Amino acid sequence: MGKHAPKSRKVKIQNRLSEVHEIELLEEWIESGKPESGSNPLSLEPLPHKAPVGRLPDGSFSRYAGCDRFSQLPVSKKTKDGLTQCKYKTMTDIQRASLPHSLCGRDILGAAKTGSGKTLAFVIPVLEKLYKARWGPEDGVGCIIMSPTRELAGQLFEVLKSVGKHHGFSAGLLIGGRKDVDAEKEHVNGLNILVCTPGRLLQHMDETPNFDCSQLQVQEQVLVLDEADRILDVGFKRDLNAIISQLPKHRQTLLFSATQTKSVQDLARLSLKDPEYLGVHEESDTATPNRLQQTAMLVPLDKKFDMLWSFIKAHLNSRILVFLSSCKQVKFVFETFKKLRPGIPLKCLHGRMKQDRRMGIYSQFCEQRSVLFSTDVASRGLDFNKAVDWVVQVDCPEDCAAYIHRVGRTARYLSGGRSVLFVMPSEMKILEKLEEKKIPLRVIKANEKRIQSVSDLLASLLVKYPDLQHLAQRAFVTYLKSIHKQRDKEIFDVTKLPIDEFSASLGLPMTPKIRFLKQKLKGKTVSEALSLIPENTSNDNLLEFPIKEPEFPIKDPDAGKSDVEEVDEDILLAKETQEGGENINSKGDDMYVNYFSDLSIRCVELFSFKQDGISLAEWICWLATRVTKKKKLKINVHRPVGTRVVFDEEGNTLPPLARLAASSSGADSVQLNKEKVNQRYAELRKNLKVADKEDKDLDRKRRKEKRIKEKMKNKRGREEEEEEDEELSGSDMETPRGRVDKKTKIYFDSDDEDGERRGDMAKKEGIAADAISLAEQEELALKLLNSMHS
Ligand SMILES: Nc1ncnc2c1ncn2[C@@H]1O[C@H](COP(=O)(O)OP(=O)(O)OP(=O)(O)O)[C@@H](O)[C@H]1O
Repeated sequence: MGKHAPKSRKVKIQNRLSEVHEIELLEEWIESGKPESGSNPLSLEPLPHKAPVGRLPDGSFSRYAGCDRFSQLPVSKKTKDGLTQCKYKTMTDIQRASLPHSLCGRDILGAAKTGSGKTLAFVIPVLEKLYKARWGPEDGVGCIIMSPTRELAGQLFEVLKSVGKHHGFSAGLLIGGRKDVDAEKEHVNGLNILVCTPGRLLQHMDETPNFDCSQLQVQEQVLVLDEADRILDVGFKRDLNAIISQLPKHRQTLLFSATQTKSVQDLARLSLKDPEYLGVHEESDTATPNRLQQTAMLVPLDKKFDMLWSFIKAHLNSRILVFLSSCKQVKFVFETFKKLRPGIPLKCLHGRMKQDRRMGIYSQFCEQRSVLFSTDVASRGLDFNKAVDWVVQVDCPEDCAAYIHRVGRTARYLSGGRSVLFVMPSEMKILEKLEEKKIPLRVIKANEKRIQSVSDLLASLLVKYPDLQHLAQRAFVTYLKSIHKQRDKEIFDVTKLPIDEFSASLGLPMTPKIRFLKQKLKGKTVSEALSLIPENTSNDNLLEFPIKEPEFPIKDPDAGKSDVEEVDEDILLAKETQEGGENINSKGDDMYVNYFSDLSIRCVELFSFKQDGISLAEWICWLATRVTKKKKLKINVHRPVGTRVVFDEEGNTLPPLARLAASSSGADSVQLNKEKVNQRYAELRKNLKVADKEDKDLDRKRRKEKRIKEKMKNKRGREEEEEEDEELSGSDMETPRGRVDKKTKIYFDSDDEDGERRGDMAKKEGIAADAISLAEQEELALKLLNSMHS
């Protein structure tokens, strides 16, 4: 870590001897004053500042458990020099409580409020452990420090570099999003301390030749998880399990977070040995820093941007960190507000930005007053130079832990800070939950007179910049999706949101379609589905779903009957309806057709209501197919265009040649001129062929266009959904690896493709019925021509 000038051999030997001597002394000192297992050194009186430190004249050692200065700890001169140069003198509570235990080599579960100095509480024991083990470059990896986000890993790395600058260890920052992974692979084996995100570490474990962390076992070195509860969370489960399986069980493990896990299962996964649980602020009245003033304001969804805009305009001399729920929300607010020029620099930070830019924005925000719009990527661990004045939570955090971490970006160490949470009427439950967690919130009312509306300005921006309109649509959908995906349904209920008003507040002229909500409606009963629709929502606001050919088998009462039978059935139904008969089907048709057009036309493929023993979906599908069948019946495939249908005495249709036959068999019939007939039919055949070719070409073109359109639509839908999922899931944190690749798809664009495959494709695209009926028609037309000819 530190850079040293070349030294003579003699100096080197002298240094080594004094190091060996210092290490022996430190080990004796540590051993002599070990705090009792399970005790909290915070309860001990601090040593007087002027009391002698280290080996005392009587051969004993000074007490280090309970001391409150770094200089009183049994740590190396190199570490002490680093701390002094960084101006760290007095320990914070978590440092006082944990360092005496961790320096003895014990496993630690440390929990303390945000901004209370947890980083030094693990950086110091890491440096000391390697120093006492006389770890050198040839020894490989001696310590792994893991963080859930790249920015936080970068920040930890900086602290490690500055405090450890007098040590000779090599340390490396291994985080995703950096292009130089190959260069990293060449050097990673020579590193002693790895500061990393789980994904990148696992990548090296999988891909880098000879990358081996098994040395950790030889001398029981250190594994650190910062923001441990987040790393142990489901999002990182797979990566972490894979990493742990490659690490030896014998090691020192240090876990720190402001919201610590106590789950026995989690701790078992990490094989902790009798860990010291040090929750230093557990007895405190509040779970958040005392110097933090926290407020909450009731803001309806459609007024959020007005409120945010007004807030920014009222605090132009502050450094404001604004949390929104998705990357698209962040982008939208950033891009539009930037164009509206509020009078303060604006910045944005989210997981889909390039890593270099992310780092750049982070440091710029540390330097100057500005507004930073961010997703939860900035919610944990980041220490913005202790100078964030306001944390504004525009979108509700997913739980109390997320709230604590977000507001913890201000009021760090000894500084003060303020926060405001926008709460929607449907989210009021969060206030109760926060109160239960000892979070003191004052609910305040905004001064209506000072609220400036921004929706009209947004609407005109959207007209001027079409790209922004698309962004607004995406922001709209991803926001609703984020609410829909939240686990705590007591707080988050997408159906209670004023969707149209929200869309208008983004400046959108029309409410976009929300595909993902289909899932929510699936399998609901009529009343359940209706209860999902907000009371103040008009029919036009209901979610629109296109009517498709049903994909599941339909219980059609007519199944298996031929076309002729269908005609009969159809006529029967029509007759009975006309006569006002008591036919259940016809009544049912009326009832459901009304229902269909009134309310649920959009849901034909979604609902599976059980009504009168048959599901409504089945009914609706059955109706839909009947309509299609009726349409098909209008085309009598046996009859050439322009001929009349002739019925016999019993009302049955006669084949086209029957009339000729009948007339020719009559006694006083006129003998037909065979040549003329042949000529006539040749002409007809020719015309038919031309018409047939034109039809085929037209049909082929139409099918091709339909296929392309469908493909584009599907592709766009998939991309958008993937994008939304990425934005919402762990992508803001380090992207968990092992995600399934997009499936390779085979498209058959050419009309010359093999028929079977084309048939398959056509079926998938819902045009099977058309394709088959056309083939049938062609075949029948040819048969007819042939029979006429003969
Ligand atoms: N003993 C100390 N003396 C002075 N400043 C300190 C001390 N310990 C930590 N700090 C400063 O306090 C700030 C917060 O420290 P740190 O980032 O370690 O907090 P944290 O508890 O890890 O916060 P979070 O829970 O948000 O990750 C940093 O700016 C750090 O430099």
